[in-house]
Amino acid sequence: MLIAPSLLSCDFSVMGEEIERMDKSGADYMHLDVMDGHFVPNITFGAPVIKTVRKYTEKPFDVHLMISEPLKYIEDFANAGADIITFHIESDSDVQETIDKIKACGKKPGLVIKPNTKAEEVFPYLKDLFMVLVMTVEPGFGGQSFMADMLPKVKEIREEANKVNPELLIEVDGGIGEATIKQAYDAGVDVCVAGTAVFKADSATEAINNLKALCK
Ligand SMILES: O=C(CO)[C@@H](O)[C@H](O)COP(=O)(O)O
Repeated sequence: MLIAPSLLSCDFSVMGEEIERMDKSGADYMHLDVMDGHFVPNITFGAPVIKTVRKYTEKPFDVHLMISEPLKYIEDFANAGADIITFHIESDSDVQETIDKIKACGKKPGLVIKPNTKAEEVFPYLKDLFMVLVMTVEPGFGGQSFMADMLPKVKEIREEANKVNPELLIEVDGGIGEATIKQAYDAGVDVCVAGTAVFKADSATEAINNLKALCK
């Protein structure tokens, strides 16, 4: 299981140091939540901030765009240093065009589905994707409860991906902690985003190790 700490729960006044801390604590990816106050009811940061903190780690930047028109901003996020760019199927941009744009920028595309979106919606795009992110909370805020009823979607996507793109990674985001990660692992999840569970722990290293140890 790969662990991607969600910077949404970090101390933004020292975001670079927080990224360094996660790097040293054994994080696999840095998960950066971009929110526009329109697609979701919260605002975080954009490409200029990501560019500023890129130098604090060599680990992949997993940039989750919770914005209405992702296609318009793909180049900005690519130039800022994103490695994986995930965007919502529910956004206003054309899905195939956005995937193609991410690839044309030399980055790895991921498609995200909100809790009310069915797994089968991503099937037509699976062969072109690096990752599918299944939200296990309504996007917008950290610290919410894990929606275990999203896990059947992980199984459906895994089964379909095995036919067309067995390398596809499935990520879940929201409410991941010691009480929930094993369920995600058993459902076939490859990457878990964790905000509260890692950033609010006394030791991020211990928190990440404990989460990984539960996945067997
Ligand atoms: O994208 C989101 C929320 O929209 C997540 O990345 C949360 O930030 C995860 O936080 P926890 O549920 O782990 O506290």
